Amino acid sequence: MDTVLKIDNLTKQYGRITAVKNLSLEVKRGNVFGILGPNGSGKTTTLGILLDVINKTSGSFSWFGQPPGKGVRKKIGAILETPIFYPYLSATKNLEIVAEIKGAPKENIDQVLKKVELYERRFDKFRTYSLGMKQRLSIASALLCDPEVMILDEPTNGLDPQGIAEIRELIKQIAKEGKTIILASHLLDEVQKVCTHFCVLKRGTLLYSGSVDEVNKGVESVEVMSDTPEIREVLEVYNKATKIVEESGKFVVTLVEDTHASDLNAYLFSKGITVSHLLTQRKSLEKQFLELLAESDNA
Ligand SMILES: Nc1ncnc2c1ncn2[C@@H]1O[C@H](COP(=O)(O)OP(=O)(O)OP(=O)(O)O)[C@@H](O)[C@H]1O
Repeated sequence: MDTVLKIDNLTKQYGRITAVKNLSLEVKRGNVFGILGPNGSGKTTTLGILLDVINKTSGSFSWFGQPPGKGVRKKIGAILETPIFYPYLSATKNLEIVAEIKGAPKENIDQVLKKVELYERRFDKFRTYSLGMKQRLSIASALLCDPEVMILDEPTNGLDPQGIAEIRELIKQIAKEGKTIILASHLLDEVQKVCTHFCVLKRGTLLYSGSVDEVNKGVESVEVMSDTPEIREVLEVYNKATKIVEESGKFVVTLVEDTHASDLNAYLFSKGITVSHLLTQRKSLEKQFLELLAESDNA
């Protein structure tokens, strides 16, 4: 798979504040890559550096295997902040102005408006749009040059649930068409629902980078109960269990990867133990994220 973005040891210092610290990452073509982190973790700073609007202190990055520069920038559509559209002009008129500034073909306007589902409202004034529609128009404007990569900073901030769902659907749709998407978010749920890959930043430091599927798969913990007292000894010798914790009569058994509650049940049954309670507790991305953040506090 092609590498679209490679970041090596990127650091940004604002006086005594280190906003980004020795960050190294790789984004492959077709990824929907989430940069996840709490407020102030360095997401916007990182995106700003990648877009050449913020100067790095040290380190390097390359787009499409090339050092940053004008030729590369054309392949990237970005929304770091809501672009300023003229409130008294229509979507079409606003995009005509954007196309003029960016040197994008005006023929693309109808097509991008259809993509973001604003075509029907294209002649209405921008000021009559809902927040979600305004955000969709921003995405349309970033799509005008038909970029290979889209960069979105907190794309659903401030939107209502319907607006959020629409933007997420749109992002997935754009990704399906083969574009690489890099988005910053402080919302786990967003990353889980939209991204294929993600990294976790905290105070500018990379805590994790990997695929969402891998994490979603995760390891399973199973809650198990039985009236047979021997269950404890039988569990202790189960070679697929990595951890056993007893909690008020229940055993919480953490299993090795690719082992499931059904395997545990079959094992116990083969040892003559019938269970009265069996519940899978998959470790959610949220739990893992919170653990990661907590671990880094203790480090
Ligand atoms: N221009 C600046 N001058 C000084 N410090 C800055 C500047 N911009 C950002 N910072 C600091 O750098 C750190 C990272 O900020 P950044 O905005 O990149 O984080 P973020 O993860 O995008 O957070 P948020 O989600 O709140 O925007 C913070 O401590 C912030 O206060």
